[in-house]
Amino acid sequence: MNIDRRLFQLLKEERVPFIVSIVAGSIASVMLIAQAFWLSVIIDGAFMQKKGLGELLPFIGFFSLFSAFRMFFNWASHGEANRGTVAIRNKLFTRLTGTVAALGPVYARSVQSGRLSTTLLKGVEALDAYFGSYIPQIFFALFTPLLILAAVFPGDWLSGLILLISAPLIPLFMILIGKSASAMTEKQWKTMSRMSGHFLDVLQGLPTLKLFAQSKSQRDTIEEAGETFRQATMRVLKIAFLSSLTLELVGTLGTAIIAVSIGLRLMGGQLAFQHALFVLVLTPDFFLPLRQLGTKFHAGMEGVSASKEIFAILDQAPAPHSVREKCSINGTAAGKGTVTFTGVSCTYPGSAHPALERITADIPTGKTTAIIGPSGAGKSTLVNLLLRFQEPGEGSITIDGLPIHDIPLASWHEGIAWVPQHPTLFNTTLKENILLASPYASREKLNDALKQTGLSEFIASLPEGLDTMIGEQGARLSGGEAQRVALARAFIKNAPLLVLDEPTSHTDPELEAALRASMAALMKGRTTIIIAHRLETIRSADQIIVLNAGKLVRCGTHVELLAAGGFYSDALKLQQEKAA
Ligand SMILES: Nc1ncnc2c1ncn2[C@@H]1O[C@H](COP(=O)(O)OP(=O)(O)OP(=O)(O)O)[C@@H](O)[C@H]1O
Repeated sequence: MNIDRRLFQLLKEERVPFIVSIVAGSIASVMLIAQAFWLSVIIDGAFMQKKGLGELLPFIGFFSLFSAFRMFFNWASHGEANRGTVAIRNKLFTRLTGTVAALGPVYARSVQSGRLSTTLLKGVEALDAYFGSYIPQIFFALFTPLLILAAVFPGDWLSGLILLISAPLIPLFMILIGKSASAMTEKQWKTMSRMSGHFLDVLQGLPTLKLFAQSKSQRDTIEEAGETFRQATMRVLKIAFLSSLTLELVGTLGTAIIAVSIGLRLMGGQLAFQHALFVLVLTPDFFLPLRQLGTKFHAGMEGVSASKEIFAILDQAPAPHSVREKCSINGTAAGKGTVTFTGVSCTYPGSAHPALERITADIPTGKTTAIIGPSGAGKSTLVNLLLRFQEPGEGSITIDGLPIHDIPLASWHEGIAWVPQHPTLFNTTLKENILLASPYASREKLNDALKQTGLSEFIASLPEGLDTMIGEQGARLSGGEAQRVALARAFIKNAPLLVLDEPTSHTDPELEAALRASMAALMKGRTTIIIAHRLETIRSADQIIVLNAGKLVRCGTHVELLAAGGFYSDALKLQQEKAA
């Protein structure tokens, strides 16, 4: 009955609150029978046996007591189910974000961010109804009717028989209707996550789309996606309403048949009034949990559909590396030894060609290595491998002979400061953005970083200084200011290995010179790997790695490469001509 194996595994991990919820709900069902019994006794006493209030008072007391107990156990049952659901939700969210983090930025960039965030947030939330309502209801839909049957049968076997015959009709209809509902809910979920992914893409690319006069066509595409989603939702709702109608019908018909049969037997004197009333009061409650199962089934279905995307992400989690204890204690860290690439190849998932092929090179300690090559040569891929955002398909990367993958990822990253071309900035204050890597850095360290990157004057000109909110992706900063923030982060981190992607986008010579001066100060005394674009940077590097179409073409100093001729000297000549 639609219990996904892996969802059930999650349930098992958090079983205690759910067991408590089911036990409390079952006690509430027993209280329901006691409540019905005392209600029938009170009404029978008052109207058939004409008892006075004094005589009825103890029965009213029992009735009130069981009503209060029932309310309490129902409340406890819901509370515990919610507690279990929140625990599962937190666990799943942590696992998902952990997996996405382990898969790294290369994975995050390869999927639609809107779709990913829908799965991370809405998908996990959609499981609430599955765990909090649907799963406990499966148990109540079995237990409560059986309990009522056991209470009804001894005094009125005919009503018991009618209930017994009509009850299986509800699950039967549910299974029949549920089969098509499950396919439709899945389609509805997929349409929604595709739509949110597309919507976010359009929002992020709005300036580009406007510039290319494509905003109208994108609006049409969104409208189309919205219409598909509306239709899918309407189909799911239609099925849900049809299912509710059928279940109501079976419940109402069952209750009506029992009422008629009881009425006839009451008139014939074959049934005591009190027992007849007891059965009549209980009959709607016999069908209620079954009908509720039908309703909750549809709410839970969305969670099951969402879980498929959730598990698809979790399944991609990279296998944990066997981390040798000695590595973390022998002090090996990024930048504190020579990094050696040996026969490293790397192919992106879904790509037919390797982005890097059999790369063998050394990155010496304390020196600057420039990586150059045309667009698509594999420069970023090489850096991604070093940053361990990606795994090499073949070959090995070692530091002083030790595979870097044997070093705990967090320790490896601790030794690296990374300044990408387009730094990620968060919608918080300038100060928090700069102190990202070292939130408790001293005031002197911060001031020094601001001075080294030329941010001091800029910050002094802001009314709120370091507490200025910079907007999403640093929307309130210029490209140059954003790069200075990224450099300031690296100054504060003070890591032994520096990885830089030289900015290409600045034509302002003054700004360029200032940024280069900051970079030079940052590179001093550190092992530096720089994806270099400017002649000056390339020329001053201790070693230059030339990549082309994923292959290492040459490796050496500027003078050596010039003397060797070929790609490097051709490219250099071209740049010099351009500059002239
Ligand atoms: N996530 C990805 N999925 C599939 N292929 C990719 C991915 N990222 C890069 N590639 C491919 O790998 C190859 C190397 O890309 P890479 O980004 O490393 O080049 P690059 O030298 O840094 O280029 P650029 O200077 O333009 O940034 C290219 O052919 C590119 O199309």
